[in-house]
Amino acid sequence: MSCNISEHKHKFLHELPKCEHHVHVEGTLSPELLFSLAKRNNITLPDHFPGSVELCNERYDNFADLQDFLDHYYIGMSVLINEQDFEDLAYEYFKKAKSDGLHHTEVFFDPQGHVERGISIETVVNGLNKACKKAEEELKISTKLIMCLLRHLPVPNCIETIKSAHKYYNDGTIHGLGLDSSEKPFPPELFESCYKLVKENHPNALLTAHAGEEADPIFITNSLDLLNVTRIDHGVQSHRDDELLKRLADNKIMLSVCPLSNVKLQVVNDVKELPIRKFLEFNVPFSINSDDPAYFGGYILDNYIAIEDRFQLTGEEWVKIAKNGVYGSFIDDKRKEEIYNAIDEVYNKYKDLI
Ligand code: HPA
Ligand SMILES: [Zn+2]
Repeated sequence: MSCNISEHKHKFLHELPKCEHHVHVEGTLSPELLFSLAKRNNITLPDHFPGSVELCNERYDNFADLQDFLDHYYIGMSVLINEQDFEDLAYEYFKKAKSDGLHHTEVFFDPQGHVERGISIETVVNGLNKACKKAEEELKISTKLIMCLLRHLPVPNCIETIKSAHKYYNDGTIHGLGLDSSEKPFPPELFESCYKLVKENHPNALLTAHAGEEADPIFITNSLDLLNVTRIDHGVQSHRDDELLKRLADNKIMLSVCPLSNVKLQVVNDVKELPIRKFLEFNVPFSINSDDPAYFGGYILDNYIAIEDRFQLTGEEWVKIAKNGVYGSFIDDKRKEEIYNAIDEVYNKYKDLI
């Protein structure tokens, strides 16, 4: 806990009901689980990969940028082989996030990162879905799976991936489409046909895309115009374009912001450089998320605390952020109402103390 935050404010932030919209399940693979799965599955990691938990943690403090992280991340996920591995991975994340005050989460996964290594999409989705069901029953959190396309792979490969996932959109196992991996060399316009294919076949699917993490605000505008997304992942570069900020606010396009990720991948030098005040001033809805918590030094609560530590938000501002996260979630009105009420309850408990 940061020394700048009072004990009551810390407790308030801990208990504040949270919705997470930007977490890659492969990015929840802790070094401990990584090495234990490597052993269980007889996987030999390449020589240049850090050989111990300690060396991994050292490496995670020194990512030069997004690409440097991704080069490591794709090797890390190579230890995931069986359905049980995917279930264990996701369930560990659900338990940890629940203990941080999470009520709802929308989880990204990268099927191509596994299919490329000979693991079937069935293995991946069945394992993740088992963890989702168990989390809903045992932890009482709501969950949605969002399949991401790897933008560094050829479009025909992305189209094949979508076709192989049709059945999971149809039976309600997969709820949305996202776009991740190396941003700058692979602009959103390359993926128009992919988003069109999902929209035509699954009109109710949530469409989102990473945009404006490292690249210019035009990547955000083009994601909205050409991919028809209704949410933007990261989107922090939008602060450079006031017209875009107005558009995001007017259309209630939520940004899924990931503060500790932005520091670890050197998008900013410090959380205090993030345009949080500008987003609040322009009424741009945003949620606060962990991205790849096992790699970036913090789960959802750590990200909330990092923002509080740098910006000292009021209780009302926190309630607004939490409620915007509920509003922007891919859940029905009844579930939204439950979480809104839970937020009010926590606020009423702490409002005279924070
Ligand atoms: O922050 C990210 N950006 C792009 N791709 C990713 N894949 C995992 N995390 C990220
Ligand atoms: Zn991400």
